Amino acid sequence: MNIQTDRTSFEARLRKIGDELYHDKHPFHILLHSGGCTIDQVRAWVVNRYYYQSRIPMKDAAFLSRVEDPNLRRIWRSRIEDHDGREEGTGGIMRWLKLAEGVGLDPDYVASARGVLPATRFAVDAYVRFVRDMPLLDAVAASLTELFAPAIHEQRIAGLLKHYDFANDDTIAYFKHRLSEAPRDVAFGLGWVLDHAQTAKEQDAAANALIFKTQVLWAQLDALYHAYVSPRHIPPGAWHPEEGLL
Ligand SMILES: O=C(O)c1cc(C(=O)O)c2c(n1)C(=O)C(=O)c1cc(C(=O)O)[nH]c1-2
Repeated sequence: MNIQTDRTSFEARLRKIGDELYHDKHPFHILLHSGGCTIDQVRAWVVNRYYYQSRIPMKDAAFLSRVEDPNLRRIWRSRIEDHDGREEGTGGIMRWLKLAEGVGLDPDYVASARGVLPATRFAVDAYVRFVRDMPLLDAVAASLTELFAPAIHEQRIAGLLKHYDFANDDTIAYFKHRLSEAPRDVAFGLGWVLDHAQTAKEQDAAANALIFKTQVLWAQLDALYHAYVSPRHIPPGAWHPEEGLL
């Protein structure tokens, strides 16, 4: 097999992982995007998903702290700026808190991360640790779930606007921004992984990292479904519908 064919088939292998395992197929997302969630279920999603958002720049900072190549650091650091903004009051985390406010949650409560489900915390923390501890190739490969994110963000924007009163330009701004941020990040990340996974062993490691990441995402939605949709077992200490409201 020549190198180009191998590169093409390796990319196809990564894309197939997304086709089969990405969380767009999770029943919670199907409920959310089709208008089937109650406002409390949307609030539970916003509270928990905030934890993921809040840890993304921390995992990118952990990644950067290990990179010796200034070019790679320069390119990667825009990810932190996307979430934290370049000045106060800007960036993805702030936009997520606008969504929180729009669904009737106190942004300070959401930002406190009190009430996050135990499984969400475990899954997200595992992602941060993975990126901190594993080889750089695995860490970059894990971010490639973003290959599949623009499609889910499109579905979400359309679904929220169609079905929920809280949805408007302000509350969905987070997802609108990701439509341009994620493709830029992932074009670089995919090229980097294709360039650096040269051996079969490295390709396996990258594919496994991507599978691990799909599991990080899936586990969060399983926990959400279990606690707030069915059988509605809210773990002790996790958010209750009357908590943290404006
Ligand atoms: O809404 C989603 O389904 C979704 C998924 C993902 C993903 O695939 O990891 C990310 C995001 N959103 C996102 O907004 C985001 O900033 C992000 C960063 C990363 C990453 O791994 O570096 N994934 C994701």
